[in-house]
Amino acid sequence: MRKPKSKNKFRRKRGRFADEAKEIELLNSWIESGKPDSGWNPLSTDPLLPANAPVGRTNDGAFSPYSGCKLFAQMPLSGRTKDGLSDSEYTKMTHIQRASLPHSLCGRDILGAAKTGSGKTLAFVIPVLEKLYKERWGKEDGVGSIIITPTRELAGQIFEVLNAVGKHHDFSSGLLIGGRKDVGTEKEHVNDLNILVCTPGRLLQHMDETPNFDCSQLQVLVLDEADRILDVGFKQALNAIISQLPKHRQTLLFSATQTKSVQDLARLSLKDPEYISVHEKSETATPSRLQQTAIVVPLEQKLDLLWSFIKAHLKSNILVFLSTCKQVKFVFEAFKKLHPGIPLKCLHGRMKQDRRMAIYSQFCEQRSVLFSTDVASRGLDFNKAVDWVVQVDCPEDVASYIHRVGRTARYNSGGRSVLFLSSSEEQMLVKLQHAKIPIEFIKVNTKRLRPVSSLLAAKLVEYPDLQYLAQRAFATYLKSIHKQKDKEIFDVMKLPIEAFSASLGLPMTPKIRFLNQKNKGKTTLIETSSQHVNDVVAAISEIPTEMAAGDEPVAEEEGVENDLLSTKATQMDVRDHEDGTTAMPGTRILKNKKLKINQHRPSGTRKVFDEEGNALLPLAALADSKSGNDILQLDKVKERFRKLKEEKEQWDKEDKRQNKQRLREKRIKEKMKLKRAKEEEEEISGSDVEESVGRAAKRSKIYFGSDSDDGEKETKRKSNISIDAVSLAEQEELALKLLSSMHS
Ligand SMILES: Nc1ncnc2c1ncn2[C@@H]1O[C@H](COP(=O)(O)OP(=O)(O)OP(=O)(O)O)[C@@H](O)[C@H]1O
Repeated sequence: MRKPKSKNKFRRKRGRFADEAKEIELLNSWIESGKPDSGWNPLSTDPLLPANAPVGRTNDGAFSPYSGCKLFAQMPLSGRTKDGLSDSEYTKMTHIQRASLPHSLCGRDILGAAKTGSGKTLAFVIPVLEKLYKERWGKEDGVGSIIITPTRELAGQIFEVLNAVGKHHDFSSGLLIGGRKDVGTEKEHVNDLNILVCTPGRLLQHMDETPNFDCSQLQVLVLDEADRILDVGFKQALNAIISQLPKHRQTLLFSATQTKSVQDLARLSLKDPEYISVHEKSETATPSRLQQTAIVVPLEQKLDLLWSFIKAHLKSNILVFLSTCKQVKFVFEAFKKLHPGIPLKCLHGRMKQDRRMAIYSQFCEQRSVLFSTDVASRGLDFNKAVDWVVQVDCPEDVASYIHRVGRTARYNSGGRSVLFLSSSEEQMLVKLQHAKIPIEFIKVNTKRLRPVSSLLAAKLVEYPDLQYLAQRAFATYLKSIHKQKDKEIFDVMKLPIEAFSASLGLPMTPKIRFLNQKNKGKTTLIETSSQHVNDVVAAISEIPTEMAAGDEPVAEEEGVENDLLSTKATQMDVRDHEDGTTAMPGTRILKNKKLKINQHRPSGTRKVFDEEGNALLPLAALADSKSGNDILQLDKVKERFRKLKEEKEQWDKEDKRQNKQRLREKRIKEKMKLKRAKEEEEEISGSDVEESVGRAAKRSKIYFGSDSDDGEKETKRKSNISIDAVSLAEQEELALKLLSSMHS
């Protein structure tokens, strides 16, 4: 936004300052005099006004500066902002811009809600620029506004809009997002920035780590996709951020699915916010030019349908949503190997930031299929390039659906979307229809469906890495379903696990490990095999395994193929189950993995029968087999336990003794080592030329001309010898010589 320096800058600036002051005064009085009543919406007067009614005239003949105001040029905006808007070819305001600007320009807090693609970005960028301009903000004033968004790509997009519209202003702006390596440089400059566009994590990082990072003068705080930012995922970070911001500020909240939670608003300390929902009375919650369809398709046919869909729409730009990064990776890599005839791309949160940004830009430019997680579901404006939004995996809730489909049909353009629902997810359709989403239910033409599983299976054999990806995709999908809050729609127990696994091309249903919080708060590792559907279901739904076994008879799974060890375990479990006990698989042996012992595995599952065919209780059976009679020899058992205890105590003592000894030896060794090192050091320093020369000089002074270059001790020793060696007579003679030389 900062202009290049020029020679005449100072003169021009002085002139401009004078003009600016006048302009600001004018703008302030315009805004003050036209301050709309709280709750007033200029759109409400439109139907009552004749088409040629002059701007400012209300239906009752009174005057309101915003009535009938449809162009940016008619608004109390600075010349610089107006220039920026017209340079970017923004002339006519959208509904949310018309409704919110009269309130936001006079400093009110805003809760803005409008459909996706309806221009909410400008609705907050403009008041930010105007507020700082009217405050005559400069570099030395530091951070004047912070715009927070949930994703890095969205932050980048907002940053671009801000720079385009604000290009005639002199503010400095910065994009602070995670995944960038230049955090050090950022720290050096962050205090010089006036407007920060950031993700919560990076902002907090600066607040925590950057010396003198100062937001105490903050004028405007913006939360884009406010409901998401206020969601649990960002709760801690946002609370920490808010606690460091001054309370006296303007706060603007925007989203297509706005929060009205009093608690959320209290966290932000909003002051009598204006709730502006321009499409509240609209018949639909989604853009009117969006054609929405839903298809009910078995989970195991979703990839077939997706493949068929892509093959049938090779000339379209398609955005495909899947639940997890691993699914995105797998479908992208697998389909790429099948060469669909259209470029494929993928976007997910585990990718490097540069790559993410590059993919985002490429998708805007080039016809392709982009597989993505929800990282692309909010706010992104793919340059109106998306023809189709395909939701292979069901969105977690209605809001998520609205944001995903909102990537198409933006501003004035049209778009289409299709939602794949498995039969267990059909309830989502009802919820969508309740939320005023006009969605048409269509059926799959099975004749045109191109099965892809066998092709995938072949590729998985060819590429072992792909097989690994498929397994991860399988596991993460099940986990994602398990984690969903809406259990009415997302029920992992209803999933056709084996068929789903096969649909990814996997030769065998992968084993899944989930941590199962079992009784008494202890964590037990359960190795599960999805061939054994009950096991999987029990483990991931964190319900006691006994219940799962009870709900669906394990015997039903007998015909399912399994790997050798797991199959054996399963069969044994079935046998146990048949005898009426609730024994369940506790431990399975995995190849190349440590054997984990499940402490909760019931013992005594082996049955022993007496001669008459009656099953014996486990201990009785033990007594029976060991002693040949049916009386438990308690005394002997106790005696045995006592002996074992004594032995154990002995072992413990011995262990302790050995440990002490080991430690002592270790300490001695270390001492010796230190001593040796010290000695070596002394030897080394003794051989250092400069030092020894200095020392030798000193010594020669003390010890009468010792010329030894050796170490100090050695020198001392030699010098003492030389003293002893010189006789008294010789010393007297030497002294006399010295005296006579002094007198001569
Ligand atoms: N006044 C306007 N005139 C012309 N185009 C506009 C105007 N305002 C916004 N747009 C364009 O409309 C598109 C959607 O705008 P924007 O991204 O701000 O929508 P949004 O409401 O924030 O969407 P989302 O809810 O998905 O975040 C963008 O391409 C933008 O350039």
